[in-house]
Amino acid sequence: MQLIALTGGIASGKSTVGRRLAELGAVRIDADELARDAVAPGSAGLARVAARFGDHLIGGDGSLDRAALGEVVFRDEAALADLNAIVHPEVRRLVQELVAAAAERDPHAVVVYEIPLLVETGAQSGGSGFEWDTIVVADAPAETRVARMVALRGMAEDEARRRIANQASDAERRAVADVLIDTSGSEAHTIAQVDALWEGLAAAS
Ligand SMILES: CC(C)(COP(=O)(O)OP(=O)(O)OC[C@H]1O[C@@H](n2cnc3c(N)ncnc32)[C@H](O)[C@@H]1O)[C@@H](O)C(=O)NCCC(=O)NCCS
Ligand SMILES: Nc1ncnc2c1ncn2[C@@H]1O[C@H](COP(=O)(O)OP(=O)(O)OP(=O)(O)O)[C@@H](O)[C@H]1O
Repeated sequence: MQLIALTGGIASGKSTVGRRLAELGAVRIDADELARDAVAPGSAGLARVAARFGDHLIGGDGSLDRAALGEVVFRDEAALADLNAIVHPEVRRLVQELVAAAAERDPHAVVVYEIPLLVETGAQSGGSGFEWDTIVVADAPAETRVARMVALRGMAEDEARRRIANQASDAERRAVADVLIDTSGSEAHTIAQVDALWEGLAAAS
């Protein structure tokens, strides 16, 4: 098995890179998706979020109002730390299960773990219990990412900037990169770099 970490700042294009790698044959695991599973309706995680942040964040259908919680935590460091302490252990447990299952299904699998907070959680250097064969960083300037969040996701500009402020810097991510994908241009330019990366990975296995 080859274990690839894929990281990048918010709206850098990680998912675009991850989805292309999956099309080419990788097993893709998405930390954002696992973080949503950790607070699914009826879960112990969601009960802990409600106990810490209030029942008003749970809708009539039992699901979490993610936008409202985001508004709270990205402007309050202590609140974000509390949320991370609820969600991250469950994400770690789930990813360990999924990686083990992928390795069992196919010992030659290329597993890509898409993890926005690789640097922030110290996971770049084995803090997660994983040894990465390759760390891939999707890299686009913060201003480009703010513009994408506003234009493509309808996010308010100040909310977009708060999210970026709660993440590692571009320089910190670049410092851990084995492979840098420039995601500031066209999507076709991003995809072409991913295809070249995949050829290199296939040659290495
Ligand atoms: C605050 C929440 C509810 C907002 O939900 P929302 O649907 O608006 O955003 P989503 O989860 O899709 O995340 C989008 C992006 O925000 C950034 N982000 C999310 N959580 C964090 C965080 N704790 N710290 C810094 N950036 C974060 C990442 O770039 C992520 O890709 C949600 O992000 C959350 O539960 N975060 C805590 C868990 C976490 O750390 N998730 C990230 C991967 S483990
Ligand atoms: N060159 C490019 N590479 C990747 N995505 C691009 C590019 N140009 C524009 N985009 C757009 O930017 C957005 C990036 O979103 P994507 O979900 O891939 O990023 P992400 O890093 O996974 O975001 P998040 O951190 O919020 O999960 C998409 O809407 C994508 O279509």
